[in-house]
Amino acid sequence: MPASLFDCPAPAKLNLFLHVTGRRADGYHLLQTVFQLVDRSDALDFTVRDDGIVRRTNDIPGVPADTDLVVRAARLLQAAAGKPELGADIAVRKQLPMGGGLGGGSSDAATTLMALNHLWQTGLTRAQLMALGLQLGADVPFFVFGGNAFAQGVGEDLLPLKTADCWFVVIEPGVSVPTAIIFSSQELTRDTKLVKITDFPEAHNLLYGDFGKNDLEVVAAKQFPPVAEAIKWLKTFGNARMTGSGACVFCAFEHEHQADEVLKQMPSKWIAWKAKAMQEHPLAHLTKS
Ligand SMILES: C[C@](O)(CO)[C@H](O)COP(=O)(O)OP(=O)(O)OC[C@H]1O[C@@H](n2ccc(N)nc2=O)[C@H](O)[C@@H]1O
Ligand SMILES: Nc1ncnc2c1ncn2[C@@H]1O[C@H](COP(=O)(O)OP(=O)(O)OP(=O)(O)O)[C@@H](O)[C@H]1O
Repeated sequence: MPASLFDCPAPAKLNLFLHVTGRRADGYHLLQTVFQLVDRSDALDFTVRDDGIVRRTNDIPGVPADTDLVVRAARLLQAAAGKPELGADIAVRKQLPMGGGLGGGSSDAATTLMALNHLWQTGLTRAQLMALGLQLGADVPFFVFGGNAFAQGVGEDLLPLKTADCWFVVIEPGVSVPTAIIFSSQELTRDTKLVKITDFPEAHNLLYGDFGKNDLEVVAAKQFPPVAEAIKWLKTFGNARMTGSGACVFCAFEHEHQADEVLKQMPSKWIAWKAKAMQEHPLAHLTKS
């Protein structure tokens, strides 16, 4: 059995649009969204143990190890495989902000499921890992899915989608937005008209045209003024939007030099960076379909 995997990426996602189309009896919201992978990531190291202990080896301020989605993902896989003797030491190097709408915690969990399924040789299929992931969060199945997607349901019903190659500028407005607060807002509209995947055949239009919107944006922008300010600033350069439930906002550009130009003008109060669109999750090859 291979003993370790180092520097496993857990990439960020952007929601190119995000429509809230209804609400389930359990309070979860029905969505339609396009998930786009980008090449900015957390990084995780895994070393197998044979004593059943799952341990996070580093401190993450604000996230106790036992509640970390990474540790919970490993324990879920251990139980699903019926192999209590399998364990792991896991190091998590965060680069993605928490409560940023970039899916950082969800991506860490998905990377853990894929890496440990490989290292432990537990042999779960992609569909089985996605089902486990859904127990951890609505965004986890997408990261296990392995490529860009049109998502429906609460985000678990996924269709592959080829998106356009481009560069994104992403602004971190400096606030952490709790997803549950945005979804529970009285001001959230929950009746956006359903779209079909054939309504946006030109991936290009999703980036530079005016197709779709993020229904969570007005709510987050109102409750978190720095989000509104970042959107307003970035809109002067193109079709800027918020991702997920915020706080991060992004804008797409065809060429890297355009992204560099925007970053040069960025007010110093914000952390901002560029990232390239990716078509495939870098660990997709670890899992059998
Ligand atoms: C906003 C998105 O990031 C879009 O990709 C996701 O829908 C959120 O996914 P996530 O962060 O994995 O969220 P979860 O940890 O599953 O849910 C956090 C909380 O958000 C609310 N929630 C989340 C997803 C959803 N479809 N409807 C909801 O109402 C629920 O109150 C839930 O308790
Ligand atoms: N490994 C982890 N990394 C980050 N956050 C984690 C992790 N494990 C648990 N969490 C918890 O999850 C919360 C949300 O973090 P995350 O980075 O996933 O937010 P997000 O980018 O807004 O997610 P989404 O786009 O899915 O709404 C954090 O505030 C933290 O309490």
